[in-house]
Amino acid sequence: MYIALVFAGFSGVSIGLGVLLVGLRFWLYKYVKRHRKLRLRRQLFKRNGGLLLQQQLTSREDRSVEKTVIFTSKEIEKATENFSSDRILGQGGQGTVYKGMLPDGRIVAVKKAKAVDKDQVAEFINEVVVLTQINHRNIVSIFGFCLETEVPVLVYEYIPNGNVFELLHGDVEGGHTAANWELRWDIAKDTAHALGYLHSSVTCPIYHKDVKTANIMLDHKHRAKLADFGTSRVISVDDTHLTTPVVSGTPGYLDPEYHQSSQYTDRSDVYSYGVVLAELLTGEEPYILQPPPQHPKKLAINFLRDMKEKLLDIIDPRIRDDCALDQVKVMAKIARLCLNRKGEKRPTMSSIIMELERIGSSHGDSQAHHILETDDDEDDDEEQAVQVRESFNIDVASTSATQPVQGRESFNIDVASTSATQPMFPRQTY
Ligand SMILES: Nc1ncnc2c1ncn2[C@@H]1O[C@H](COP(=O)(O)OP(=O)(O)OP(=O)(O)O)[C@@H](O)[C@H]1O
Repeated sequence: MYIALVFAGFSGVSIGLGVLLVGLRFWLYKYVKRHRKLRLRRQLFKRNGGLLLQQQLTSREDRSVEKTVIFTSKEIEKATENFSSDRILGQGGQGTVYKGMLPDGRIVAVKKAKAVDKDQVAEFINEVVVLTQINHRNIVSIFGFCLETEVPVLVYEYIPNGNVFELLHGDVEGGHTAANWELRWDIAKDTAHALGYLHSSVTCPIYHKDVKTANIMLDHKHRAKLADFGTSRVISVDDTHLTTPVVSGTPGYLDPEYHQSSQYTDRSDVYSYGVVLAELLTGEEPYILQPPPQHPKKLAINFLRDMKEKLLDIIDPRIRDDCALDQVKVMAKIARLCLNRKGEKRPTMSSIIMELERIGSSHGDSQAHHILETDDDEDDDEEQAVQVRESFNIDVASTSATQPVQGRESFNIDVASTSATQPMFPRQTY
């Protein structure tokens, strides 16, 4: 009896110990697994530039930063159903954009980088830093980001009506009727407001550096919102330009003066804006490659050549019979001024806004500074003729390099060797 009791006690203790050991092992396994996961997430966060980004954001005093959410990978996966292919909105140079839904019901656009490439990470981080400083109705908002995933992920407000490039040149359902004159005029005004704000209303001016219709999105009310700030730059107030040894931008929209001097100014954005206006007026694509030996077709050049003599002929046939001619003329003239060969002769965004607003309202402000009245036609005619000739030369130079100028490619060099301003993220920091 005594022996049986001792044996039972002994086995009870052994079982208890066994259970304890199994429990301990299970707990240890869970602990190590969680620890490894955490370490991996921390490594990814670091590799994706998270520490730098945190440093940049916390050093800023403005309260907008507080609204920027750092999402966990779980939240992002849930929002996009594990980056389901059904949710793809589109693909760009930087990565794939998915439609997602946050736990609070907000619909978002989730941009996932293509690969873990230092330059792309730099572009992503740059976009976060720039966009968190901005709050404007005509600029796409950023809600947050996630850097603990394999590749960096950015979360933006969802813009439901596509971009202006698709509207003008794509096979959009009802695109012909949707792209009416009123909408084009509003797009021109909204984009001007966005650029005017970037150039002069924020603490330090920001040059967008990739103004094009593909980067102008349309919200639920068809109001335009400027997007894609991967290559944009914050300029210190005392600087007038940004020197980039390698020219970056999109063919057809690229300022020829910047192409030659490598100095990017606010007027380089103005030039690209001029191309957008020409595109809105003519419905033509800004840059079309032709079979050799022909030069690529550049809208800016053709527009400058034709707008004075035969404006009505070059207007997009889809709007020709249904547009406000006074507005068309104003837009065409502004476009022409923006496309001036010399940056210093191009108008500022604020003067363009004034002009567009003046024409847009029924009671024009007679005191406003009218850029159109100061337009010296004769001087310009000669200049534009030179511009057309020279642009062809530039064309040859840029296309002989076989590839049109690639913004993304040159980004790293751009960042590393920007001399006029401190780069936001010097390359060696990655
Ligand atoms: N906030 C958004 N809401 C809805 N759709 C979006 C949003 N941002 C981007 N998209 C869509 O996702 C697609 C890819 O956009 P993205 O900005 O990555 O590339 P892109 O501007 O077309 O090209 P690139 O970055 O090379 O200039 C585009 O078709 C765009 O219309």
